[in-house]
Amino acid sequence: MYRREVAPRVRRESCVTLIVAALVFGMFAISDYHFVGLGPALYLLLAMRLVVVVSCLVLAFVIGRVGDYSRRMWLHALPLWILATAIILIVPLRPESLPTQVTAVVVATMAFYLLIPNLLPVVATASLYLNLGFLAAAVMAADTPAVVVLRISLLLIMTNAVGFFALLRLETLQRRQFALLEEERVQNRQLVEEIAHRKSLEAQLRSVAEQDGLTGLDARGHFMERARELLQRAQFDRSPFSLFMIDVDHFKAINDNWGHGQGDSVLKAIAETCKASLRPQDVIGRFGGEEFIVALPDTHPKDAQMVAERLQQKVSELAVMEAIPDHRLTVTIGIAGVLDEATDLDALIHQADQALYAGKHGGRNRVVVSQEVEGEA
Ligand SMILES: Nc1nc2c(ncn2[C@@H]2O[C@H](COP(=O)(O)OP(=O)(O)OP(=O)(O)O)[C@@H](O)[C@H]2O)c(=O)[nH]1
Repeated sequence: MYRREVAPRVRRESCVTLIVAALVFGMFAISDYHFVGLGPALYLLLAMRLVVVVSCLVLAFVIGRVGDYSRRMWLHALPLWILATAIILIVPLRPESLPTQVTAVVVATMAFYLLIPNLLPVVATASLYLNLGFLAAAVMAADTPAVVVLRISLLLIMTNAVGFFALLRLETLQRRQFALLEEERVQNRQLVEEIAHRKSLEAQLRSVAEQDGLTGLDARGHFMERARELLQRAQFDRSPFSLFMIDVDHFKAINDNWGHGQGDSVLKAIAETCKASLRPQDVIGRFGGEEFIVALPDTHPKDAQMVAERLQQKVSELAVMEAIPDHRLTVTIGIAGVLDEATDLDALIHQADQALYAGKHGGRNRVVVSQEVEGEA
């Protein structure tokens, strides 16, 4: 994962490093001129530098495009080996400049370690090749005394040790940092999932608390909250407000004769009828077993009576009747309306309940308007 994450950065950095290295290597042509003057040796050196610069620039371009270092490590190793070979070749071509060459090898070795990121094995092998090759060239082509070779070797060993451990430490730190970041990412992902899970649980709980499981209508508590708000707004606006209670007649008989499953279907069908025949702004709730309650804002009790009668008619025509033949499905509805600003929801429900009770006693299958509302009229 770490390799995948840093791959684009490695590609970019390797590309830039190579371009800079190629240009710096090319610039040393000035020093060639200073050491060897005009002549075949200079032309040879210039030709070699040109080949190296062009190859490095081409490789920088290729690495920048397709230099995925976890799959094409050799592509990153190749320019280092070309540069190393060129530096080694300068010794036989310019043997008198050995002290300058030593400095160049030390700088190149450090540059390999510090500027080529995340490729410790590649860099270490290329450095080893550069250093051993340089020492061999110093012995064979520059006639260097043994004690000087020993001193150069010690210097190069030290350079390699410093470069190697610096890069090792850098890589370890980067990997640790990446591991911590990854851990944090995983925790954040888990946290996001946990929050989403809790939110969905909360929504489920809210829906369970607010909705009646069988009919999908507002549960009693939620209905009371919404109806209370509507009533307060109506009283504030001095607009009419009605409420009716609907009770299924002889519902026990349906349960007893056709089973509770059938009873449930009847309740669901009545709830659907209510939803379909009332306005969106009306609030419908399931008040108890086979009892429904409806709050009708902006509705005078006389209009509520018409709405209730229409609803009563629709219930009697319900298709569910086919499943319960010989049973006449009817409802009794008690209506209450706002009388004054002091009327509260509980008082309204009590009035509607009394009207409903009167309807039941009067023979059921009827719509009864509360006496208080009738008296007021
Ligand atoms: N299937 C079903 N039955 C329910 C549910 N809640 C309440 N009941 C039943 O509804 C019946 C109501 O019976 P009663 O209160 O005697 O009323 P009724 O038979 O409708 O008679 P009246 O209201 O006087 O016309 C009871 O048998 C309850 O068990 C429910 O969710 N599903």
